[in-house]
Amino acid sequence: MGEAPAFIADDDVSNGLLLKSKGCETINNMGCNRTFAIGAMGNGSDSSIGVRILDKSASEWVIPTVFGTKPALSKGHSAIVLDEDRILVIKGNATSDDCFWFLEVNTAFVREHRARLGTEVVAWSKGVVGEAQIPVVISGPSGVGKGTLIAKLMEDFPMMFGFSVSHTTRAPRNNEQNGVHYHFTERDVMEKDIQDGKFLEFAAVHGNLYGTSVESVEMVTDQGKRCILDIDVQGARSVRASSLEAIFVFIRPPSFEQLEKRLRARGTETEEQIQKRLRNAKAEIDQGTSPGLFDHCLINDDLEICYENLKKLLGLSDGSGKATNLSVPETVHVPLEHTISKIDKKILINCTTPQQEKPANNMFVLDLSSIKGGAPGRTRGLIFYAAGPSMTGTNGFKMAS
Ligand SMILES: Nc1ncnc2c1ncn2[C@@H]1O[C@H](COP(=O)(O)OP(=O)(O)OP(=O)(O)O)[C@@H](O)[C@H]1O
Ligand SMILES: Nc1nc2c(ncn2[C@@H]2O[C@H](COP(=O)(O)O)[C@@H](O)[C@H]2O)c(=O)[nH]1
Repeated sequence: MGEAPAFIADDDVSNGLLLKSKGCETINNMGCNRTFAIGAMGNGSDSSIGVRILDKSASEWVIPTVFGTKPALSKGHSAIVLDEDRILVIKGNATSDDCFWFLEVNTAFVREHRARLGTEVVAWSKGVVGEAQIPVVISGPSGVGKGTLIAKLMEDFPMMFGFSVSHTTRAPRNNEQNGVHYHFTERDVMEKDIQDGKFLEFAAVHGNLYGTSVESVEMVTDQGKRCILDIDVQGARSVRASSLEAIFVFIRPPSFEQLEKRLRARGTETEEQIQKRLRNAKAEIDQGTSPGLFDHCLINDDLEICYENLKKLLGLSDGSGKATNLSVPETVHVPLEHTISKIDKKILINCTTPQQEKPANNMFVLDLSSIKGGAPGRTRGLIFYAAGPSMTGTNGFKMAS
C-alpha cells in the first residue's frame, strides 16, 4: 500500500481517510478562505506529514512555515476540524501514544509567528493521553541550590520527574556531560535554532545564552513524566507568557553572604564569574520575590527542610516514602481502517469494518474537554476510552504489549 493521499480539511467535518467538504469560514481568520491539505506531499523526500494551504481568494496553494515536531507519515490518517484554531489528525495503524496530533492553524502561538514572519504558519503538537502533571519551573540566583534540590527529587522520584536538559553556550564544567547536564552548543547554531522557533524560552544569563528547547520538554512529557525546568528569572517570565502551563517556584538564599559562600565553595567559577553572578543575584532576588511571577517562594537555608517544603508543595510529602504512583495509560492500537466523528468535545473513533460482528467493541472515545498546552510542545490531558463493553479482544484495536 502506498502513502496516504493528502486530504482536504475544511470546517465541515466528514469521516474517513479522505476528507473533502464545503466552506471554511471557521478556519478563516485571516480575511481569506483557507483549505488545508494534509498528507504526503509527493516529493518523496519528506518522511513526515506535509501541509499545504489553499488560499481560495487568490486560488493559490501556499506552503506554510511549519513549527513543532511533525508526525511521521503513516499509511493513512483521518482528520477533523475541532474549532477555528486547530485540526485533529489521527494516524492509522499507530498506537495511542503516537496517533493523536493537533495541527494548529490559528492559535496564539501560530498568530505570533505568522505576524513575525509575515508568512502562512502552522504548528504541530502531539497529543498525550493521560493526566500528565504540569511542569515545574525552578528559578533562583546562581548558587542558591536549585540543582541540588532537583537532583534530590530526581533521585527519590525517578519515575515521576524528568529533567528538561537546557542548551547553553557556556563551556562545560569538569563533571558535566553533554546531553545530561546541558546540550553544549555553539552560539551561532543556537541563535539559528531560536530563529527557527525550536526554543520554548531563552535568555542571556551571566554572559552566555541558555534556553529550553521544545524538544527537551516534549521528551520528558512523552515518557509520561512531570517535567522540571531549572531556568533563570527571565526564562521563567517567558514560560509564564507561553502556552506551557506550569507551577513556578523561586528558591532564595537565607542571606547574600550564604549565597556567596556557596558559590565559592562550589569552586566551579572564576573570581570574575562569581562577581558577575553575585551582581545578577541581587536583581534576580528582587524580581523573584516580587508578586506576580512565582507561585511559591522557598528559602533554602537548611537543605533538608527546604527539600521537604518543595515536596509538600508538589504534593509528595504524604509519608509514603519513595512514591512511584504514576498512572501510565494503557497503550491501544488504532487500526488503519477507522472513521471519526465529533460530538461537542468528544471524538468517536469507529474501527468497525462491515465484516465485524460486534461493532460496539470497536468504538472508542477521545475526550478533548480537558486538553491543556499545545504548540510549542505537547497537547496534554487527552482522555481515551472504549465506548463498547470491553477493550480486550476487540477487533481493530489491540492492546500493545
Ligand atoms: N541548603 C544548603 N546549605 C548549604 N549548601 C548548600 C545548600 N544547598 C545547596 N548547597 C551547596 O551550594 C552549592 C550550589 O548549589 P547548586 O549548584 O545546587 O546551586 P544552583 O542554584 O543550581 O546554581 P546554578 O544556578 O549556578 O546552577 C553546591 O555546592 C551545593 O552543594
Ligand atoms: N533562561 C534559562 N536559564 C537557564 C537555562 N538553563 C539554566 N539556566 C539558568 O542559568 C543560570 C546559570 O546556570 P549554570 O549552570 O551556568 O550555573 C542558572 O540560574 C540556571 O537556572 C535555560 O534553559 N533557560
